[in-house]
Amino acid sequence: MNKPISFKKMHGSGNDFILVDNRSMVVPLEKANEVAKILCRRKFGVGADGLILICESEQADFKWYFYNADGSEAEMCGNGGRCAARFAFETGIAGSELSFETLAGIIHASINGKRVKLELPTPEILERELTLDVRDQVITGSFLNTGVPHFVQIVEDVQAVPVYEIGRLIRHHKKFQPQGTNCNFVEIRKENYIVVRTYERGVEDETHACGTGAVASAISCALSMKCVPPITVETWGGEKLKVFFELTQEGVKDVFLEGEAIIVYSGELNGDMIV
Ligand SMILES: N[C@H](CCC[C@H](N)C(=O)O)C(=O)O
Repeated sequence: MNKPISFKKMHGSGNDFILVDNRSMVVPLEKANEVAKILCRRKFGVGADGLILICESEQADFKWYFYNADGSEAEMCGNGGRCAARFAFETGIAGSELSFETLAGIIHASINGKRVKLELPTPEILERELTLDVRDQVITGSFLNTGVPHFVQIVEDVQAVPVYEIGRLIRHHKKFQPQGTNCNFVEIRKENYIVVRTYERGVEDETHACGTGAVASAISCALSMKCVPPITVETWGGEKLKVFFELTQEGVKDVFLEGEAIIVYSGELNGDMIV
């Protein structure tokens, strides 16, 4: 019998994750993709949108490895990053002002109780007016990278969007291959308040929230001159995120995502589940 593995189940606005202090490599990195699929599977595993492994770092307080529920590794995750920061603080791995290594670069975060303010890498605005043929309709939106790729469409009524059906088609659209994209549908309520629904690559479904998607959506609304930062993002799970950034002639800078990162429970996993 393999020894049990301690983990914490956390969420950021309903985007939920399994976090493991992996500094002793209790989950071998070469097995992590498979372990993520097993642990994130609803009903059969713990169930989550992603797995986060916290490891030693030479350059920052810790290094993280982030895996989507389908086992794919992603460069960045805004909600997961907020959870990882709070996890590291609560387990004594880092102080309330911390940094961690990701495939998207070194990320800084500030902890204030349950709230975490996370600095995101400088976004890339890849296409501001992109038109896609999706089944029997023409969809226009913007395409950005906020650590991971995001397509953003501004709509009149976000409640009415068949997010799974349309999001899946856009995620797999030939325009975005081979890496694919996350897909966000945004309704602008006020110049500093939007509602966002996201179909997430690697979860292959709508999630209750997507941090990098909230940032991409907020920036897209500001680029369309319909919003001004800071922007409150109402997520599908009902919680609110705050997005801070500055639009300049050269692009976007000083990007932060703030919200609660909740520890739901600490658990112990049967080590035999990851053989
Ligand atoms: N599924 C995303 C990564 C997680 C993004 C999301 N959970 C967030 O909070 O930013 C991708 O593969 O691009």
